[in-house]
Amino acid sequence: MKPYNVVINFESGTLDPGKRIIRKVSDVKNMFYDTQAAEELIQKGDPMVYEVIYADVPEEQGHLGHCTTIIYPGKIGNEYFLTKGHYHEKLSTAEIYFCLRGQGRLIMESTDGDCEVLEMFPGSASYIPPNWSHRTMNVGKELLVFYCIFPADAGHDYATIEEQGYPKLVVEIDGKVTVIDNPKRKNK
Ligand SMILES: O=P(O)(O)OC[C@H]1O[C@](O)(CO)[C@@H](O)[C@@H]1O
Repeated sequence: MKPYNVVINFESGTLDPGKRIIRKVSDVKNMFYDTQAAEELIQKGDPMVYEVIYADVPEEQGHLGHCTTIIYPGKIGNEYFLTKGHYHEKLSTAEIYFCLRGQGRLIMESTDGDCEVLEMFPGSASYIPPNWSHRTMNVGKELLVFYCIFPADAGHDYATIEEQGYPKLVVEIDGKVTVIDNPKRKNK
């Protein structure tokens, strides 16, 4: 493999050349507290929630995977648009999120049950240690764009998050970004 460049547009979040995956409300509806409101939005056209654009890197040990993620502004009920959330299949692998545009929150939970929420803003570089799952929300009125770097063989464990959810939700109350306990959270 020869060295190569990809080009990232900080405003749009495009990464070129790259492979794009899109997530609509129907792809993440069960991640939201108010699944009925999610269903109604699906009936109204199933809008895009976020996109991920991956650079072409072999998913092999020693390589670094990298991508941009673009989360659209929006809410379902009073909960901000979010990503599915996952642990790395290879739990002993870390990740860095570098925010290029917008306002976000990064919720993480460790395999020990600790939960942290970090703010994301242009220039914030969030370090996600090994054994911490991660989900991101757009809490602003514009695109949230961030660049991610991770071991290319880390893998994605979505099932654990689909099963147990997160202990906290990030919602809008009286126009303010607010972190609340998740009433639906199953005790671990
Ligand atoms: O994979 P999810 O939970 O849908 O979240 C998307 C983001 O997370 C990543 O998997 C990296 O952690 C990227 O692919 C993307 O930034």
